[in-house]
Amino acid sequence: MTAAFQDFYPDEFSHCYGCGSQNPQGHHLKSYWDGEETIARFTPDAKYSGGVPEHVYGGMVASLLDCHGTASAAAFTYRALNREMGDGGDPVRFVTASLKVDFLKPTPMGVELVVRGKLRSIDGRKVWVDLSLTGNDGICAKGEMLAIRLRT
Ligand SMILES: CCCCCCCC(=O)SCCNC(=O)CCNC(=O)[C@H](O)C(C)(C)COP(=O)(O)OP(=O)(O)OC[C@H]1O[C@@H](n2cnc3c(N)ncnc32)[C@H](O)[C@@H]1OP(=O)(O)O
Repeated sequence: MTAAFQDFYPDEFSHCYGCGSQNPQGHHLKSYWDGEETIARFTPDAKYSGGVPEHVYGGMVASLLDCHGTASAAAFTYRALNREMGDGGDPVRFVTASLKVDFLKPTPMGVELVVRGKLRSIDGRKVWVDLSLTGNDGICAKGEMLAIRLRT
């Protein structure tokens, strides 16, 4: 089975509530390549409801974009450097500096959500990623992220 980007995070940096393997209560989001883009799939539990039980709350939507965005920034950077994740070199790690979310329509509960990331640009330690989250009836939210590579 293909490893997810987050599977290569060192354990000491894997406590993120959204995507850290070392956080037992977390969501354990997993991100992968899909051609030139990145993809993650996630079905929120019913407790993450918004104003009505049929919709996902906005914080969850932002959280999925957040974690998929930073993982994607790392993946895009590895690829730009002609490196493989887990190659034994300095780990490439990113945090979110800025995340803008546009909520286009309610995100449906009870279906698998698909999060996509597309590289906009890389400028030194700064990586801009365009994000989208799709439910069963089109795009529910779009995101724009600026991720910053941590100094090693
Ligand atoms: C490893 C796995 C982690 C999983 C992460 C999951 C996703 C997350 O939730 S991350 C948690 C939320 N994010 C954070 O807590 C980050 C908090 N912020 C910070 O730590 C710092 O501000 C940090 C690291 C982003 C930048 O600090 P620092 O490394 O000193 O860089 P700094 O020199 O200030 O900025 C670098 C560049 O980015 C730009 N920049 C920084 N922040 C912003 C911003 N909010 N908007 C626009 N530009 C910005 C700076 O202007 C600078 O640009 P330039 O190089 O052109 O001058």
